[in-house]
Amino acid sequence: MSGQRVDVKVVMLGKEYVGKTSLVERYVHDRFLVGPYQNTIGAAFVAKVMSVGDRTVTLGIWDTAGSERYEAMSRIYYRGAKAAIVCYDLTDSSSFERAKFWVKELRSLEEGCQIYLCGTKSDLLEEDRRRRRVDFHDVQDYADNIKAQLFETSSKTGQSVDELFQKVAEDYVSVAAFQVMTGACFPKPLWRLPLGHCPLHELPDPPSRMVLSCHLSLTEDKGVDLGQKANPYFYSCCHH
Ligand SMILES: Nc1nc2c(ncn2[C@@H]2O[C@H](COP(=O)(O)OP(=O)(O)OP(=O)(O)O)[C@@H](O)[C@H]2O)c(=O)[nH]1
Repeated sequence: MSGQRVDVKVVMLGKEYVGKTSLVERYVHDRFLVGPYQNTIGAAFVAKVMSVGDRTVTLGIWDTAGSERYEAMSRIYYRGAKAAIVCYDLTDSSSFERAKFWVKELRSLEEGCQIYLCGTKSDLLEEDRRRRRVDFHDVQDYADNIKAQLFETSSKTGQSVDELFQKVAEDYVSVAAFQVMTGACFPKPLWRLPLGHCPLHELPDPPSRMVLSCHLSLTEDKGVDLGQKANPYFYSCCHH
């Protein structure tokens, strides 16, 4: 595998307003957008190229909409994902219940998907510890049970954001290397796409007329500008 390029499909899941888009923004563009909250519609896609040792890893990140209205759509986006970052807001206990819902789904439907639990907005706890609504040790016990990794992050300060995505990439590379060593089949990247190609058509049985808030001008090193979700433009699947 030395020097080989590796592609990993990563999906962001979690209740609305937990900070999924902000996490991706911080990781890909190293910024925190302030201003009125804009909920994600459908999903947004961004790619980021990084290194793990001598390997080049491209993370293809699907940022899904947290609103339950889009739950069925989110299922489409996690299909074939090798890693899921399941987010909850450290100051909102109901968001952790929602995270458990996604974990249950992934464990029954996407066995090959490694789960990362991510408690968001840790900066709010720095300001006032009493705002914590999800106990760290409870989540750690839960994470151990489901064999997930646990991170607490802040997109505002950047705390642990790079570490989270780096771990996703490193874990995937280790698993892939192990599979090569043992002769197991190397997972086929599901989303390796030419620029400007409709990602949904890479999936089996793509839904027709699916609205996709994906910018077709993505570049591999910069990804797309998720900040533009404030003023998104939408594409039907391959312009149907
Ligand atoms: N203080 C603080 N606020 C955050 C952080 N991350 C996100 N927020 C705020 O939380 C709100 C929701 O953030 P988003 O990133 O849009 O949440 P989302 O999970 O993508 O929401 P949906 O698109 O509806 O699923 C915004 O007002 C953000 O500014 C954080 O780390 N710290």
